[in-house]
Amino acid sequence: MSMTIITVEEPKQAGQHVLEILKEQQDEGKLNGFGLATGSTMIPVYETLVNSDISFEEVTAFNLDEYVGLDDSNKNSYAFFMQEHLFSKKKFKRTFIPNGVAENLEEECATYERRLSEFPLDVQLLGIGENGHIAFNEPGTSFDSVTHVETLTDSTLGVNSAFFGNDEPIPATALTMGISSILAAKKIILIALGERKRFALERLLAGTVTVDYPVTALLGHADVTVITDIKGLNK
Ligand SMILES: N[C@@H]1[C@@H](O)[C@H](O)[C@@H](COP(=O)(O)O)O[C@@H]1O
Repeated sequence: MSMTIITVEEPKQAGQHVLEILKEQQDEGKLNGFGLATGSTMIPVYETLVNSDISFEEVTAFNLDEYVGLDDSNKNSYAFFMQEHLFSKKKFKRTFIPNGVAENLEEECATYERRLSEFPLDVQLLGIGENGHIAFNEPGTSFDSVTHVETLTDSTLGVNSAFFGNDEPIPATALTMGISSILAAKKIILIALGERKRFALERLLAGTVTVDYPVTALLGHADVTVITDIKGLNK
């Protein structure tokens, strides 16, 4: 395991570090497959990428997850989020997001996983849930999991519903890349900003691997960079 921790003074500096890493990867020809995340943490990161000269025209992107039942015209969907914050502003070669309105969700997951193996991820961007989830892999999810349908916990429903507009109820299930699909990425960049992420990040830094905190699966990965603005972390 190799984990690099970058501590930033201001949350907006996180995007600058991501940009530098991506450029380095690209110079070495190692940004063909790029895994993308959603959530409020990623908004300024994508803004930095959009305002830079980096090109994604040769990049195939995969998003981590999507709510079941929301299509790309729904403002609360991750497909809409990606269009709004990145895809409408930077051209990619291909972009994939799990289809939350697929007729057969199991089949959708299997297809997604197959596509991932066709276009292996060089870099995976990751946020973190307050309960230690990564993508939508909730506590208890097997580290061997691949793309699947996940039932969201009350904690996640509570936190994420605050971001839901239009008084729409938050779906109780989501499609998500599994933990093993995430760990297959050659390089992982985890961004944890704000005090509300302290508990989850400290579970990772504590160094004990447990399915109770899915983020601790990263302890088994060879190349993880953590970008955080949280000071005085207990390890
Ligand atoms: N499925 C996403 C996660 O991939 C993301 O890491 C998390 C954090 O979101 P935020 O950046 O808004 O804190 O939100 C959702 O649950």
